[in-house]
Amino acid sequence: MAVAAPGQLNLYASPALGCRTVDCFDKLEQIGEGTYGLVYKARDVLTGEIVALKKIRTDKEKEGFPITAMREIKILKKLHHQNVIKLKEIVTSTGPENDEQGKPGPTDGNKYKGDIYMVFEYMDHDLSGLSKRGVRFSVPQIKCYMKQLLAGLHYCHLNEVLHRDIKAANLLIDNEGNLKLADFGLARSLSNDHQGNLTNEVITLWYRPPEILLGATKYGPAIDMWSVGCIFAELLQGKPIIPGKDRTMQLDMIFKLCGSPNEVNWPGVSKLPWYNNFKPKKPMESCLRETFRQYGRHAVELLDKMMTLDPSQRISAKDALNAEYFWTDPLPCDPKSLPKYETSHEFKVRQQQRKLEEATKRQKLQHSRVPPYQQSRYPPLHPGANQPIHTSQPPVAAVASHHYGKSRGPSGVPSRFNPNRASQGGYNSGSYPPSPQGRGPPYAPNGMPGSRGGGSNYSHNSSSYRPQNGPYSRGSSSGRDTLGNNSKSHQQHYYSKHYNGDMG
Ligand SMILES: Nc1ncnc2c1ncn2[C@@H]1O[C@H](COP(=O)(O)OP(=O)(O)OP(=O)(O)O)[C@@H](O)[C@H]1O
Repeated sequence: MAVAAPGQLNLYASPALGCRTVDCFDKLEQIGEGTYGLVYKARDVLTGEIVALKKIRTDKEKEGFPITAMREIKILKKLHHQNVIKLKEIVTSTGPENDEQGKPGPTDGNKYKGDIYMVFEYMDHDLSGLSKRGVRFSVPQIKCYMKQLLAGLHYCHLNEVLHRDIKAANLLIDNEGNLKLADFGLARSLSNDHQGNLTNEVITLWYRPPEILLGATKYGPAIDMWSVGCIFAELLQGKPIIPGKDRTMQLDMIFKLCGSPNEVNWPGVSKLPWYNNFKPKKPMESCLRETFRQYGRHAVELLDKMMTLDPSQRISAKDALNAEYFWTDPLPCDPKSLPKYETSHEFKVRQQQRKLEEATKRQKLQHSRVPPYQQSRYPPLHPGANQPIHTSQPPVAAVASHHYGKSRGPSGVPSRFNPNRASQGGYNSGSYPPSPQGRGPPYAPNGMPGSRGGGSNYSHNSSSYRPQNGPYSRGSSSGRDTLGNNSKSHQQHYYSKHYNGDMG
């Protein structure tokens, strides 16, 4: 039976969309637990190909197929890029499946509702899983991953798609060193919605930009770039940098790091719905440059541009790709030179951590009366953990030998990122498309806000970003904030993904 050609859904060829059943796959193990349900590693019984199966939960849906799943499928159908996860096909379950406990699956009266699965290319890790294993990356490796993340995101933005949930767990990595953007469940295509409000309930808390935290419902690609800044800083520091517990704490931490917003550094901020509730009592200066000084001038400059409070002044993905950081030594390494790690999905790492904690508790209980010198002989909890496998390279190499992505001209000057180059995206326009929302006047009432990026920012973003004077239509959502990746408050995320009101 034919399978989808690379980059294509098998919508028209046999098997057609939804034609094959999940029986065509052997489920090997669970690798993820998301809002929709579960993600499995599986093998195509016909081809032997390893894939990821993401089960779309329909049992909790009152109105049938979840709108967010529909949106994810629709968006992924139009995105074809080496740094965006490939949706290969959709399959259904043939009969009532047993649930995870082996009990018969959900039914709706006499009407059986089957499950629907999205079939993705399989990736060995997610970035969160790798970091939780304690993997640290060298500068060339960080540059390599960041370039891929920015290339994938630039492609999305060029196609008027906002991801709206960039976080470490949604960045998938394979053992060839490729990084792909995944989980488009919160993504939004702007082409059909030129002027409308967008939901404010987006982006996992730790990666959420200040404009969203302050209640903005008109926003653009800059929201994703804030999250990219958080990822960049996380890669440098080896841990999430703004791990707030709720909206108040998140904003507080942002202001302490990036300075407090005011009408001078962010024209219009005071008109955002929740500005008065959350504005700091006393002005704060940014200490971002100081905090990250050790990573070098170019890294700090780029990070500062990504983590600019005013979204209209925040750097775009395209301009970030042209930043000095990527074009000065040490250069990004070749993805293929990246070490291969033992499979690390956030879910699996958490599962292993839970097991270890339980074992430790059991051990403590069993040996609570053993003299202390005996207890100290217990082996370490993580023997050999966090080490890459099948590689002679250490996880943190000093300087990579490859000069990936650098095509030198006759003068030896590296060619900068060129969005027209097929290898960097396959799209055919170098200029950033105007956002459907961005055709009006700029946000700042007194004209264009000052640009730190030298005119390199999203013009359409600044245009589309308008102050919100409306009521707190959704109320303060601090109680629904997710606690980042670690403790998933699925309630809130589920709400976000399944919110089906006027704003999307
Ligand atoms: N194609 C894939 N290959 C390998 N692992 C994957 C793949 N897709 C998803 N996963 C794993 O499953 C996890 C959850 O997947 P995903 O984020 O797409 O689901 P979700 O229901 O939207 O989750 P969430 O509610 O956390 O946003 C990922 O963090 C990743 O570890």
